[in-house]
Amino acid sequence: QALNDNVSGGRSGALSPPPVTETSQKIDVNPPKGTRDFPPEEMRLRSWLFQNFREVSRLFGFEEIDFPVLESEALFIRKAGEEIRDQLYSFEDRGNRRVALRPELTPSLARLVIQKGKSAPLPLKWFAVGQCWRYERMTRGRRREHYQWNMDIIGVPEVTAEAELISSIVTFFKRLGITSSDVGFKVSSRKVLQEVLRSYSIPENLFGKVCIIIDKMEKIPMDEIKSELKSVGMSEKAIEELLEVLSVKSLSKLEEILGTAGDAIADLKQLFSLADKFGYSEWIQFDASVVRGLAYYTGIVFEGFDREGTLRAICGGGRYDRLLSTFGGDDVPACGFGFGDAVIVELLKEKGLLPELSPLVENIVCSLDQELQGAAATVATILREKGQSVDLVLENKPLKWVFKRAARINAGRLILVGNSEWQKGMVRVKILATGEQYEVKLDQLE
Ligand SMILES: OCc1cccc(Br)n1
Repeated sequence: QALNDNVSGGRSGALSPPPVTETSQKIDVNPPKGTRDFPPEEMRLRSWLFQNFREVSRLFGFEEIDFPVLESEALFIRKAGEEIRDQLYSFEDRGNRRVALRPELTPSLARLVIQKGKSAPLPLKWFAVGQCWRYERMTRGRRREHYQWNMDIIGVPEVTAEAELISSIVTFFKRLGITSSDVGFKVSSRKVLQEVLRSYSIPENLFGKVCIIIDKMEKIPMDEIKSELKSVGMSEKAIEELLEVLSVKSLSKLEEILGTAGDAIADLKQLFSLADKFGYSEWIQFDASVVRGLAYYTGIVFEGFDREGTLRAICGGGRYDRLLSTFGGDDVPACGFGFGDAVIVELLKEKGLLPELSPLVENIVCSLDQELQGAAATVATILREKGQSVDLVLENKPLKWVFKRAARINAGRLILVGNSEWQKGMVRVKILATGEQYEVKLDQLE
């Protein structure tokens, strides 16, 4: 109960309870716009999803990390015109600091890697599951928060790192019963863009901006894309060639256009070869139009999509070799992905793959009269110390009520503490699935 410092009477230091109004104005019991509550049923699904995130991370030898949901705003201020910047949930705190609710996890990870420095020997394989925020005008009724699973490999320049990350997501999909007929990964490399821009001597510092504009293809009309590209200084010819390259869907065609000199082709060829070795070739396809909407990607980028094309991207990631150095850290190669908790649930619903998750408690314990309430507590404690879950009935309730509650919480056994049994140091056990019941000595209850 927060101490109320604007007390009636006005004497400093004297505290009196806040005046109780006659008719309290009912508060809005819904969560803030764009956010969700997780009552038990929804929480069981979320916990199941997160348990799968964590199990796959464990299978791949990743260590879990976490950081504050509140970060310095400076971590997310990039000048490439990203949507994530426009929707930053930021404010000035009481210490006049500019802070923000994180819109993604990667900058926090980069901050932590730099902070740890040599005390965290490379390579690092870290994962996190955390809530991310954006302040979006509710016109589109979209969410303002979601939970993201992130896996990142820090300190590995080779494409084996990206191949490993995609393998972890394939493993996750397979665990949930999702197949390569349901989803796929569009894979490309920002080095493709870079090589085209270089051939038109577009300055490097415009690279991020161009990527963000390209990422808006399919979301805004093509002539707007072209005018935005013109506004950052690209010629008509450069724009035409860039858009032609971005329409390429095969590596061999791309090789014809770019030649074999640059890294883009080599990286992508290596990735597809590794995909074969990992056993997920049928899950990935080259698609030059994939750039992703974050400015800091520098190499391979990928995104998971549903083949029916009804949903937004399921997940996405890529290489970001420059991010740490832009925060003043050493030049450390890095790659990672983000996997949101919302689109995947829509996909599972569509595929009929949502799990049946009912509440489960092994025992419900109740006393049959008031003076045995203490005895019931003793029985509950004995069972709990044996590692058994117990719902202890905390009030004197009729048996009909107890049976109803037992069914609702899906209890396995009903333990009845009654006078005649208790006098003999016994309790009555009823197996609720079969109806079988028996008396048992307390010290033999298990
Ligand atoms: O995927 C972008 C994003 C970031 C924060 C919150 C939400 Br909802 N969505």
